Amino acid sequence: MDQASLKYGTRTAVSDVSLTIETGEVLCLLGPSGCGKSSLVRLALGLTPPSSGRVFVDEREASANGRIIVPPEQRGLSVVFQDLGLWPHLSVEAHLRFVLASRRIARSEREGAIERTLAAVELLDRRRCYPAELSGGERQRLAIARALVVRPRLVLLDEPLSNLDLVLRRELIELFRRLFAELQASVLYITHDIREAALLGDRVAVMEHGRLVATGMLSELRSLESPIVRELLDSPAGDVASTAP
Ligand SMILES: Nc1ncnc2c1ncn2[C@@H]1O[C@H](COP(=O)(O)OP(=O)(O)OP(=O)(O)O)[C@@H](O)[C@H]1O
Repeated sequence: MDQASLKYGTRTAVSDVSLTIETGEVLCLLGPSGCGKSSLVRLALGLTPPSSGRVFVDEREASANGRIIVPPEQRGLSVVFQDLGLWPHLSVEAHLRFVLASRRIARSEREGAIERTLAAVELLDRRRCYPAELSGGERQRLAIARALVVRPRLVLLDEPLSNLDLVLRRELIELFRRLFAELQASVLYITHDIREAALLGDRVAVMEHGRLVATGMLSELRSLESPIVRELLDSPAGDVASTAP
């Protein structure tokens, strides 16, 4: 993303952001509510074009200056939104089958991909269940399975744990750590929780009022004087952090 900005009318949600996610890295985007994190996700996905600036996918210009060049379905990206967006009328395995078919993955490869992905998120024995029959953690695992089954180049997770209780968050953070380590893909993980960023991110980018104010390893950010970075770093260390090895 190169000098990308996004305005809603006169309100600037993303302001002049330049950011690159390296292959295989987990980049955590951290910032307070309303700072523009979800808007940045919309830009990356191609749901909305930047008002100015450019967005690249695999070094190819994907949108620029108010124009979408590569539509969302051709970007090779997957997303998990906070509200998951599961389909109530589809079983667990049907969720995966549906996205594989819509991405035109060969029929011969589909069942193997479903099997492998459900095994990775420990949902094999729930494959015939519908979302209403799943626990909160299982629903979350289905959402991540649906995102991963198509082997995306980049997975975007927009505050995936923010509605969950502490025990479930701990469990899922462990699962995410394992999945991210096995993934060939890059990950953009959006959160307003520094503890999640510390546990999951190879690198952290901090956003405030639509701007990127710092990018680097968490240890590097600790030496910065930026008030918002200080505020995030000084937020009370919660129990989630105690799951760190
Ligand atoms: N469709 C919209 N129309 C007008 N303003 C919007 C729209 N979507 C977001 N905004 C505004 O843009 C700014 C950034 O919003 P955004 O949702 O990207 O922030 P966020 O960091 O993801 O917030 P949160 O953590 O609360 O989800 C906010 O001031 C918000 O009110």
